[in-house]
Amino acid sequence: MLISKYSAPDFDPYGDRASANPDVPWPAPVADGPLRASVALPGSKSLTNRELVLAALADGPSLLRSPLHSLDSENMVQALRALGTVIEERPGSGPFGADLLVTPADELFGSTTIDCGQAGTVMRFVPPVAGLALGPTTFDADDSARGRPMKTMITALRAVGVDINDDGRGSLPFTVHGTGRVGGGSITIDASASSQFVSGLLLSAPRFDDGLHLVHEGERLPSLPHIEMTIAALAARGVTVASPAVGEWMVSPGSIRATDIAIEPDLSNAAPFLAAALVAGGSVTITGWPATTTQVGADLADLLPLLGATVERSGDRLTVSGDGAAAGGIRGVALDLTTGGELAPAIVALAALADGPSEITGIGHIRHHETDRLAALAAEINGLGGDVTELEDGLRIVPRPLHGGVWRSYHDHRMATAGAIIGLAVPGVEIENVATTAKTLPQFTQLWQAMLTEGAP
Ligand SMILES: O=C(O)C1=C[C@@H](OP(=O)(O)O)[C@@H](O)[C@H](O)C1
Ligand SMILES: C=C(OP(=O)(O)O)C(=O)O
Repeated sequence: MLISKYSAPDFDPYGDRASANPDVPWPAPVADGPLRASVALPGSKSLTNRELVLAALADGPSLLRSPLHSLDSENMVQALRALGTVIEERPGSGPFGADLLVTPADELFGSTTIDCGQAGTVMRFVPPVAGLALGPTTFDADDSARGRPMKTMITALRAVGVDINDDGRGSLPFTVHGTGRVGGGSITIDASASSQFVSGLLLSAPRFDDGLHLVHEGERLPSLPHIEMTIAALAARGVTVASPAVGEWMVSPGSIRATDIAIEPDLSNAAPFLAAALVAGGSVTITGWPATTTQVGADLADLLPLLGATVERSGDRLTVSGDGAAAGGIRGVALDLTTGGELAPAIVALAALADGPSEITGIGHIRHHETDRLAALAAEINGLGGDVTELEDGLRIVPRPLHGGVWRSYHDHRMATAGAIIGLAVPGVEIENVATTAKTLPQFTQLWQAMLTEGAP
C-alpha cells in the first residue's frame, strides 16, 4: 500500500481495522442526534497533483506545504520520481503528514513504467511530461481504471509531435516514446469526456517548444473550474497563459517558476461531512476554508442551501446547519452540475433522503469517473428500496423509505462516502470496501466517526 509516513506516530490511514479489509463491509454509523462537529481535512487532491507536476517541470526546487497524502498523490509522486524528479519529505506544516520538497530532474528520463492506480490526474497529467522525457514510458492503471477514456490524450500528444504506441482502443496501457522535447503548436481536441485532458496538456505546455494553442470542440466541456484551477496554478508560477474564449487556451513557451506553496484543504472531500449536517441535523464546520479558491468544492456554500441548509462563514470556518432528514429538512432540487460533477455523489445521496423529487443533470461525463457513477448511484440507492432513474446526462431521484443492506462502492471513493451519508439516516447500511476512500482521504472512517462523537451528549 502506497501510503507514506504521517506525522502522528500512531496514525492509521484506514481509521479502523474493519475498514482496512475490503472483504469486511463497514457498518455505516447512524447519527443518533443532531451533530455539532468541527472537521479539519487534508489537502486537495487536485491542487496537490497539479503542484507536483508543475514543481517537477519548474526552474528550481519547490516546497509543497500540507499536501495531500493519499493513493492518488502517492501515485503522482511515484510517477514523477520514476521520470527522475527528486521528491523528499520535510517536517509537516499541518496535521496530515509531511511537506514535500520537489527538485526537478536536470533531464527527465523515461525507460520506466508508471502505475496510475485509479488517478485520473496521473493518467491525464503525466503522459505529456513523459513526452518531455528521454526514453519510453509505459502507463498502466488498476484493472478498475484501465477503461477510463484516454483517446483524447493519445491523439492530442500525437498532434503535438509525441510518438505513442497503443492498442487502438483509446485506453491504458500505452507507451509514450519521449525524445526529451515536444513541439507543441495549435491543436483541437474533444474534451467532452474529461476536463483533465485540457489540464494535462496545459500543465506541460510551457515546456513545449512552441507552447500550446488548444481548442476544444465537442458536445460539452465538463468541470470548467478544474481547468480554471490549472490556469491559475500556471499563472501563479509566472507562465503566460490565457483563455481568449470558452474552450480555447493559449500557453506561451517559457520557464515555470519554482515556488513555496501551501495546499488548501480538499473542499470536494468536505461534501460528505457538510452533507451530514443536513441528514442528521445540527451543524458541521470545516476549518481552514480558504477565503478565495479555485476549488469547485467552494460551490457547496451555494449548492447546499438549495437543499435546505443554512451556511455561515466566520473567518476560515464554514459551517453548514440543517434540520435533519427525519424532520423533512432536505429539499428536492433541480440542479445542473456540469461544472462540479465531482460533487454529484454527495448531492445525489442527499436527494435520496429529501422531501421531494430531484433531478441532477449535466453529469453524463461522470459515467467515466472511477466507475459509471450514474449507474452505480442508481443501483445502490435502488438496492436499498429507492427510486432512482438514469437519464442520459444525470439522475432523477424520487425519495422512498430506504432500508439497510450492502452498499457496493465499485472501487470508487465517492461511492463509499455517498453510502455513508445515506447510512447516517438508514440503519443497517454496510459499505463494501470502504478502504477505497484512501484514493483521496485515507482518514475517512476516522474523521467520520469523530464527527459523529464530537459534541454528542
Ligand atoms: O483536474 C482535476 O483535478 C479533476 C477534474 C475533474 O475531472 P473530470 O473533468 O473528468 O470530471 C474532477 O471530476 C476530478 O475529480 C478532478
Ligand atoms: C473523478 C474523480 O477522480 P479522478 O481525479 O481520478 O478523475 C473524483 O475524485 O471524483
